[in-house]
Amino acid sequence: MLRPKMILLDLDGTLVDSVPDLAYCVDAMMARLGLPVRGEAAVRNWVGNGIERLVRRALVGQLDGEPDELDYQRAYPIFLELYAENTYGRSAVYPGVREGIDFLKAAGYPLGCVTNKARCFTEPLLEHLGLLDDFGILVCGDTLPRKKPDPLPLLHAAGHFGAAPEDSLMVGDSISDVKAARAAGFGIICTSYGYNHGQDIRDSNPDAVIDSLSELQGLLAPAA
Ligand SMILES: O=C(O)COP(=O)(O)O
Ligand SMILES: [Mg+2]
Repeated sequence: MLRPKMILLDLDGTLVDSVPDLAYCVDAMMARLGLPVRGEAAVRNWVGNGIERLVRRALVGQLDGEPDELDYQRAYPIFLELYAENTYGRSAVYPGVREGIDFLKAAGYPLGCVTNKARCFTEPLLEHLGLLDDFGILVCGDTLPRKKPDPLPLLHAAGHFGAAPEDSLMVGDSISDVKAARAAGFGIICTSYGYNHGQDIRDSNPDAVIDSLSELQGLLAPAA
């Protein structure tokens, strides 16, 4: 049984299936620019490194590579405008999330949410889904100078709770969460159902892989 002092949860692909809104906005942006739409399956593989990267990936039509800078400068404000109006209407909390969070809170764990999504979208999304009040700290993609896979957001949250890295656990869905957790000296548990750029998250060797946050009950002892 793991016995951390505090736990951080990723947002997209861990708590919330946000791709339907993100894909809607990507395709509406592409249509407005007179460019080909990309579809939800493609967008699913492009989420996890913040909205700037998502827009760049949409423009080039693949995970890697850089679009023409002028195209990006035209596209990015359009995406921001669209996502501000379509932040949560099509998104849903994954099954087992409420149960998992309720278990963690009842077990006495301080909780934080660490996401690469910008704060202006993170807060309304969590609020709408009834999750905002569950977290003692929210570290978003634009809170600090560097985002995941850099360890800084995780270490910042650990400092907030006064927890040592070796007493800290990250729960996420992507290789960025695994890399950030390993670099920070945290434990890392991953969801099998999230977004990991089309790769099996097991290939990144997290400490455990779960199919639902409700499974945390079998892995974690009450907080120390
Ligand atoms: O890519 C994003 O915008 C957010 O992704 P994350 O919540 O999984 O960090
Ligand atoms: Mg994620």
